[in-house]
Amino acid sequence: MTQELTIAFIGGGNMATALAAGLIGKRCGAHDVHVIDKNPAVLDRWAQQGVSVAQAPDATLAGRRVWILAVKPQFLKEAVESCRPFLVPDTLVVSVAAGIPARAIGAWLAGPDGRPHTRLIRCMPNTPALIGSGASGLMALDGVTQDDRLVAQQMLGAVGEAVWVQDDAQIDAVTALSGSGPAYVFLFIEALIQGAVRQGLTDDQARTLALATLNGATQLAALSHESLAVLRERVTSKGGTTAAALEVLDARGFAAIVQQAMDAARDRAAELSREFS
Ligand SMILES: NC(=O)C1=CN([C@@H]2O[C@H](COP(=O)(O)OP(=O)(O)OC[C@H]3O[C@@H](n4cnc5c(N)ncnc54)[C@H](O)[C@@H]3O)[C@@H](O)[C@H]2O)C=CC1
Ligand SMILES: O=C(O)[C@@H]1CCC=N1
Repeated sequence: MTQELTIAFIGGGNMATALAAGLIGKRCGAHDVHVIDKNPAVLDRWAQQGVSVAQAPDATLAGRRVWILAVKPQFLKEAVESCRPFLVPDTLVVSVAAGIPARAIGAWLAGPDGRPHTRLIRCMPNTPALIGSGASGLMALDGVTQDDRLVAQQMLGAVGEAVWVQDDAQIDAVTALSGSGPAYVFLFIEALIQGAVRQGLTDDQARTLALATLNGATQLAALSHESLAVLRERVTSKGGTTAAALEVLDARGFAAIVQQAMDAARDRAAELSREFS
């Protein structure tokens, strides 16, 4: 465990909960975590885990090595400005907010001399971090040190895969892929279960088989040296059942629909940036 990793979450909702579940006990103790949230009910849940909590920023923030900004994009500016008085030059700020560019956040954290805070990483994690199976994209502003990168890599690596990218546009692409992606997958599983129930399986049977299929196919893809196309072809007998199913998906433009959905997510990230930064 990294002794010196002390963290403050600004916003203690779904994403902070998912990240903390993977971090506490692995990269830090509960006593190393401080959570600021406006909602007392949210704070009660955190306090039960032994972390320190507060409804507003205070001097505790100044002693935290890493701040994780985890409020909704529309509240980010207000939250960041309320924390700014407690920023010290060594603070590594990590934002997980969708859409809001790293430089905008750095500018909101500017000191009295007007210089932006550039020890800042923009990160796009996802909720499977809750069980250590997350996927995160990360990008760094130019003030981020090698040690900061290591700290971020260790934190996000503790909750799943962490991939460094170059710029905000790529973080928006990560948002459309893995940030929002779990929802696409859950929808797909829901559709599989509904389809199986329509054909006569019970809900329990369908759920067990659908989840095992997603899990098995994912594991096979991860462990196999074959391409996804080859693995798909191995399932698809000529003139068989899979070919019949894939013809329908193809005719309805399945791949194009998925890509249009991802474009909508990416475009919404750009809109969030225009609206809230
Ligand atoms: N939920 C997800 O799957 C993912 C979310 N994100 C990003 O994470 C951020 C948080 O999202 P969620 O955790 O889903 O939202 P959430 O609504 O569950 O949590 C946000 C928390 O922030 C608190 N809050 C609002 N204003 C505040 C302020 N000024 N100071 C302190 N706390 C304040 C709210 O009371 C709430 O508990 C968003 O920016 C989102 O784009 C990123 C990746 C995935
Ligand atoms: O839906 C959202 O805006 C957030 C960002 C990625 C996942 N949830």
